[in-house]
Amino acid sequence: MGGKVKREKWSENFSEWYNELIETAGIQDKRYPVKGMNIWLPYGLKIMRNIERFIHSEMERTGHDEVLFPALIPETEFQKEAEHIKGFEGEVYWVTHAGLDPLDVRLILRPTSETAMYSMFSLWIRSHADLPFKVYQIVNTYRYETKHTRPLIRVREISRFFEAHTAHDSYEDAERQIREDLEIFDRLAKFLAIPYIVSKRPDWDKFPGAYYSLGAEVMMPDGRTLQIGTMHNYRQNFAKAYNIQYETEEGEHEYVHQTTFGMSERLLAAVMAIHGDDNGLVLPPTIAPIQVVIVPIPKKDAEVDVFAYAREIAEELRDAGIRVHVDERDIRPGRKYYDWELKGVPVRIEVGPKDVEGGKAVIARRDTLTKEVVERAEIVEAVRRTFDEIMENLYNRAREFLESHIKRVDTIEEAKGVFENRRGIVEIPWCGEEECGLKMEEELDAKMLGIPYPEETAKAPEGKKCPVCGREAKFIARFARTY
Ligand SMILES: Nc1ncnc2c1ncn2[C@@H]1O[C@H](COS(=O)(=O)NC(=O)[C@@H](N)CS)[C@@H](O)[C@H]1O
Ligand SMILES: [Zn+2]
Repeated sequence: MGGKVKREKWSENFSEWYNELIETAGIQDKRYPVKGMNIWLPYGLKIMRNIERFIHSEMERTGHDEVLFPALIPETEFQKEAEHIKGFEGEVYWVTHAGLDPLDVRLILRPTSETAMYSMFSLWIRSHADLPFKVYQIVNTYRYETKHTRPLIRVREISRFFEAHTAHDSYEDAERQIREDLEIFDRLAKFLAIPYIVSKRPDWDKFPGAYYSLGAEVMMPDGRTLQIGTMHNYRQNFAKAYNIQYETEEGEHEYVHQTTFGMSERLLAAVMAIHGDDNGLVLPPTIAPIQVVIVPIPKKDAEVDVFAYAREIAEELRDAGIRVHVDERDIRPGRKYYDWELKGVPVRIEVGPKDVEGGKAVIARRDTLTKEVVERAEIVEAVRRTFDEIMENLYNRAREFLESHIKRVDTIEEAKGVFENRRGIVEIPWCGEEECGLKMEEELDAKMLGIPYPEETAKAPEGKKCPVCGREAKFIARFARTY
């Protein structure tokens, strides 16, 4: 990387730090000749695959079947749900020709797959015995984002778009699914050592076609929030538009209730941003392509063979299921440290002649940059313990940052003060009326994330007043500058 960006200075340099790291850590190459579409490089893709592997295992665990739909959707299908169209008409890419011939029915590249899937749901779902119906896919989707694009965060080809689509026999069972999605998301967040908050979006900002939307937000180093997951309850909106009915046990016909759950490569952006430091990536051991890198430190005219010693340790770690690499390049150890710290390898083991003689090894942690000497004989347990310590430290450090960036206020002035000096999330009383919510967005030049979820936690304390209209505040509303 260029000049080292000190962690504490991230708020001014975060964007520059992030854009440089995408390239220097080997995550993506941004030089592809289509704006907002980047190339996954081997190291970045390995990390993303490790994240996806966890998502696939969660889908397995919760009875979702993986499907794979075409990327092209006929305009006739896209047109069926009015609100959904309205929400996406400015964002879809059109395919209008094939070869030299104009298409009689224009096609869109999927921005998300409701309008691709739901005519098939209508054919597949016939009886209550088919419910709950739960499918998902991880595919590329396309959105003509007009705001500032940014690698992994706001792209026009969302190349690792996770979308789960479910159908249920009742609103209550759809609500159960939303709770299951939140549990899945919580296990994934723990796997990534990332704390988050869930807010119920205001009606003016819910997903097009949804009855309500939940957003999971993380706090980025510059005090802006990033939405890394969404869950939507569609009730019967799409079922009526796509005629998705099932025969009840009493022989009646009912429209299904539906939900969706979406995430993307933003998950990797959050890991990079939240855990990274001025030396580069800091990867949680759960998703690091290389969990341990061993650096042999040979000394001139030393009898012992540090390379053989290093390889033995590597073998033992590999046999214990740990992803390990021995760096035998003929360059200075310091250069090796720099390279692997930049790539966020969580644990480095250094072995010199003295360690061979004494049956020791030095374990260096990437998150705290501290070292400890351990017995060669206990290397597997020592590495596993270090992984646990790193996961706990990364999570606690990030939770402390998130919590210190959530401020409860009573007035617009106080809220403005928060955004002026270090941003973050503001929680402010709200009467629940749209015009007051929109007024506060305008006054604060910030987005309303919504109200805390579940709703029991969203109630305003007794006697609080809406700072816009002065009426009794029903809720606490959250505002933030967002990505
Ligand atoms: N332009 C984008 N670049 C990267 N990730 C994005 C982009 N747009 C949305 N996402 C991610 O994709 C997730 C799902 O997108 S969404 O619009 O909120 N929801 C849907 O599309 C629903 N059909 C659920 S799959 C979001 O939570 C966000 O994390
Ligand atoms: Zn009000």
